[in-house]
Amino acid sequence: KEKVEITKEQQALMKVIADAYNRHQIPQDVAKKLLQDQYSAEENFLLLTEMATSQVQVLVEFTKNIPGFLSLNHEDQIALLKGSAVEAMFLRSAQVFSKKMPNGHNEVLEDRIRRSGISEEFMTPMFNFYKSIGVLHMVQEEQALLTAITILTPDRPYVKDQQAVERLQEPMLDLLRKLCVLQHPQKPQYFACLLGRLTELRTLNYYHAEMLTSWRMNDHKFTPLLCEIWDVE
Ligand SMILES: O=C(NC1CCCCC1)[C@H]([C@@H]1CCCCO1)n1c(-c2ccc(Cl)cc2)nc2cc(F)c(Cl)cc21
Repeated sequence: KEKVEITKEQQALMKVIADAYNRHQIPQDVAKKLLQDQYSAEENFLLLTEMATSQVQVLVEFTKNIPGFLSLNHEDQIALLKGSAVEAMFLRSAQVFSKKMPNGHNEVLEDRIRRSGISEEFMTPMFNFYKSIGVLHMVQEEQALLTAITILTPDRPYVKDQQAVERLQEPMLDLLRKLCVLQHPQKPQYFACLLGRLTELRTLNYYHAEMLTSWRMNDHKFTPLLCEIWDVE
């Protein structure tokens, strides 16, 4: 039985990533707001665009704390952020969705989201992903590392120096693998399962622009930042 242990520098890396991730806690109040009131499709869309805009901003702050990120080629930094922002947003939404709430609240939240204005055809892939994240019961450190690994995906469009990105992603993958073995000793496939979720996340990438433009309302307005990050308008 291989003895897995976290090295000193891996402990330091974990602390940096976990602290940065905790600082980047997106306002949990999106769930609270949705539980408080039923909103119109227009109000829900506005809530989404506001939340997503602020999430991009905090994601940039989180990314700047990833060791080595700021030493990457500047165009590649932008390409990585642009390439991962939507996935990070769905990953964050899944984590918020999976939070255990007082009984009945999770069902109400799901119902509010189902009736928020999203077209029917996107419900299944989106909620399948949310539920597949939920059943993993990820700890904060795993969520933080998975977000960093998503950002440091070498084969994003327009990334020039892919090797440099791989060199940053590898230590994160190695650390996550060890963490999974230590946190979930009874689930040897847990690490592979986590990485499988990243593949599922990419499929949501393809849907997201249409999810937004098909929101049940007229005249979809986006913030300039979202126009940059999402393939809309
Ligand atoms: O605001 C959202 N997510 C933010 C984004 C930044 C990070 C924090 C969470 C949206 C909501 C959906 C209802 C209408 C208002 O927007 N949302 C989405 C979602 C995101 C993209 C698309 Cl295109 C469709 C739905 N899934 C969610 C799951 C959840 F549990 C909760 Cl609380 C909200 C969620």
